[in-house]
Amino acid sequence: MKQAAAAASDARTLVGSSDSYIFLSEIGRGRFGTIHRCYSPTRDAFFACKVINKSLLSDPTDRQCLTNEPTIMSFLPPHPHVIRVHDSVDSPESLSLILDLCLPITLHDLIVSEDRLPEPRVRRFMAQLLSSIAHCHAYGVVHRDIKPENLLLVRGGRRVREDNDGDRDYSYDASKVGEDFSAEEEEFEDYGLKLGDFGSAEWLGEGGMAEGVVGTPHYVAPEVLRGGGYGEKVDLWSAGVVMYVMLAGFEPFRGESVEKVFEAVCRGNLRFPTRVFGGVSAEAKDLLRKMICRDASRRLTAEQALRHSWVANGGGAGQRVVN
Ligand SMILES: Nc1ncnc2c1ncn2[C@@H]1O[C@H](COP(=O)(O)OP(=O)(O)OP(=O)(O)O)[C@@H](O)[C@H]1O
Repeated sequence: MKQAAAAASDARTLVGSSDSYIFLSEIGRGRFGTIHRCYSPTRDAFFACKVINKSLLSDPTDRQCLTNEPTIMSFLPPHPHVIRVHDSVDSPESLSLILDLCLPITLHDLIVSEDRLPEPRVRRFMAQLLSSIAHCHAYGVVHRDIKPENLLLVRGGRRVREDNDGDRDYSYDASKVGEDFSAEEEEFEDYGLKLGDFGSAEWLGEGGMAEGVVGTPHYVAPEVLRGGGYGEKVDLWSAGVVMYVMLAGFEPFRGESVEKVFEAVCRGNLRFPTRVFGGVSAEAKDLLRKMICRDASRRLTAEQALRHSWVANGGGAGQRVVN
């Protein structure tokens, strides 16, 4: 690791509040800035540095997103499936955030490349997503923009060898997602995911309500579109839509224009075409109905969804994997 960083020693260095970081290659671009891979010599570790160019933030909503993201992310205690802000540097021109380094692909890229995902894999991703949402809600934070583009992928969790009797017997440790592997461990065969982009998030506290039409058309909950106050359950609706998209390869509520999509969302008429859902279990469809439920008071909470039999009997963190 150190040689790679030394080779780039003439590269730009960012001095943060707790460390300094050497900029390496660019790994992505958003509307307001760039993401670089960077290296901390003191910690001998790689991070992602998101540099937001303040001159590109023309309207008040964009400026609000800029302040929201670091404030809310720094407030949340670390969680294995939530992108963590390790450091930040604010200047009149830009805001730089030092984040967990993920792979430069999102769940959206994975769904596009694989068309749709097999049910056991969807179950594993949903266990991770629901546990990240439960964590945010436990601290009074509603994300408001859960969608595959905001779910970054990391190398799989690791499988820790549990016995030495020659059997391949492992336990899946979700807390180790994205870390390096030691000789006693083997890489889990799938990706892990991390929830990012807290630009639309809001701190509600206990039982508080949010307002305003925030989110992404295909994923937004009907109560957001109806106007008035809404609570943290909007994230469960969006997570249900993410689950549907992983299984089907398309969104449950569609239309030729944004207005038509909104109308379909408000009708909330959930269908399971046999062509794609014929092979999907009744339990998975039951969970989808309980998450993509128009009546927010009857919709499951993140904790209840984690305890649903489809998630709890096989896909959750701490799951035992036996080959
Ligand atoms: N922590 C990270 N680790 C690795 N790659 C990342 C990380 N954050 C972002 N990226 C990559 O950079 C791309 C751009 O991310 P960024 O958050 O700036 O923009 P965006 O959310 O895609 O767009 P916008 O900010 O315009 O809504 C992502 O699609 C991803 O490929």
